[in-house]
Parts: sequence; structure tokens; C-alpha cells
Amino acid sequence: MSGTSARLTPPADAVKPVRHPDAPAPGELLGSHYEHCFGCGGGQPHGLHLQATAGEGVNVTAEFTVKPAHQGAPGLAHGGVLATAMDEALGALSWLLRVIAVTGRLETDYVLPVPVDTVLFLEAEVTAVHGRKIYCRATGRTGGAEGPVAVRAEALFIEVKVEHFIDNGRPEEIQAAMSDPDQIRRARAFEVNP
Ligand SMILES: CCCCCCCCCC(=O)SCCNC(=O)CCNC(=O)[C@H](O)C(C)(C)COP(=O)(O)OP(=O)(O)OC[C@H]1O[C@@H](n2cnc3c(N)ncnc32)[C@H](O)[C@@H]1OP(=O)(O)O
Repeated sequence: MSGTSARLTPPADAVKPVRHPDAPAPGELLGSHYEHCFGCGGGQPHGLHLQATAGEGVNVTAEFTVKPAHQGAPGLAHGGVLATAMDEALGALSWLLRVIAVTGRLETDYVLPVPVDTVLFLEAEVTAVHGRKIYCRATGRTGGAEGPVAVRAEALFIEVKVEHFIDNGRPEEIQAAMSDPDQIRRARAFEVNP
């Protein structure tokens, strides 16, 4: 049983997404956008450590292994953690559009329970773009990339400027990030898109 809210339905004049000419090549590992990101950073011991790979279109694949720290019910993944995995995979689509975007809306269908130690095979794609609004969807499958769908999500990401983070983030982390040349390089990479 699933349904999509009207706010996740692209308007009639939305356009097809365009893979940026400087997007990472298909098969390229995208890497973490921020060391302390709960979704993809290596600096979060209980984080998801999601590693996404660029697809051939405006899509990515990723794998997420459910760890004991990710439980909700005994031996099963917490639904919020699974939503985080979907959010992170969807967020990684920004690399292919080369824009900075944040989640505005995320709807998740939980189709099957996901036990600890499961490897969730994630696939996310942009379906349409309308101005700053990026419409996208993702699936998480068990048992392999062609396995049964355990989680499904649709989302609307909104393009923002880097000031979104500078103006709203806690000063300690912002200052640390701004003094990290790698972090600046990653942020600049997204500023080329007019
Ligand atoms: C390589 C990088 C990888 C990054 C991976 C990150 C993965 C994780 C991603 C996240 O989890 S990001 C963190 C969670 N999200 C947030 O914290 C965002 C908090 N919300 C905001 O900061 C603002 O609400 C937001 C920037 C999303 C929008 O505010 P704005 O003032 O910039 O835009 P505005 O409100 O004018 O809305 C612009 C358009 O988007 C629409 N919109 C905004 N929020 C919406 C919403 N929630 N649902 C539906 N539509 C929405 C809005 O209706 C409007 O449509 P129209 O242009 O057609 O008028």
C-alpha cells in the first residue's frame, strides 16, 4: 500500500533532470560530503557509513549494512534509521546535478522488516526538476540489487546556497568546516552551477 502526497508530484511544467557535464563518472565512488555526517561520515562511530556510487543517469546506488546500533524493535532496523539511509542516498544525487540541496519533504513506505546484519541495496534517482525543487525517489532492497523492495521513498529536495549552512549551523562546526581545505573544496565544487 503506498501513495504519494500532492506536494511530491512534479507540476506539469517540471523538466527532466540533466546530468551535469562535470558530474562524477558512472561507477565513481562519491565519498562523504562531511566527515561528521550521520549518514555518510567516517567520524560517526554509530553512523550509517553509506557509500554512494554514481550511476549512468541522474542516479546513484549505495549499500547500507544494518548494525546492532541501528535497532528499533529487537533485532530489527529502526524505521527512522532506514529513512535516514534513504535521505542520505537521495541527498547524494546532488553530486550528479552539482547543486547544493536539502530535504524539504521525505515520504517513506516500509514494505518489509529489515533485520540487523542485512545489507540494504539502495538506488536513488532524480525524476524531475522545477526551479529549485528536485523531485526524487529511492528504493532499498534486501538480498541483492534485484532483491525484494523493503523500503521505498519519495522526496522533494530544495536547492540552497552555501549560506544556508553558514547562517544556520552551530558556529563551532561551521568554523571547523571552513578551516578544512577538503571541506571548502567539496563546497566549491557545487558552486560552479549558475
Ligand atoms: C553532496 C551533498 C550530499 C548531501 C547529503 C545530505 C543528506 C541529508 C539531507 C538532509 O537531511 S538535509 C537536512 C534536513 N532538511 C532541512 O534541514 C531543511 C530545513 N528547511 C529549510 O531550510 C527550508 O524550509 C528550505 C530551504 C527547505 C526551503 O526554504 P526556502 O525559504 O529556501 O524556500 P521556500 O520556502 O520559498 O520554498 C521554495 C519552494 O519549495 C517548496 N517547498 C519548500 N519546502 C517544502 C516542503 N517541505 N514540502 C513541499 N514543498 C516545499 C515551496 O512550496 C516553494 O515552492 P514554489 O517555488 O513552487 O513556490
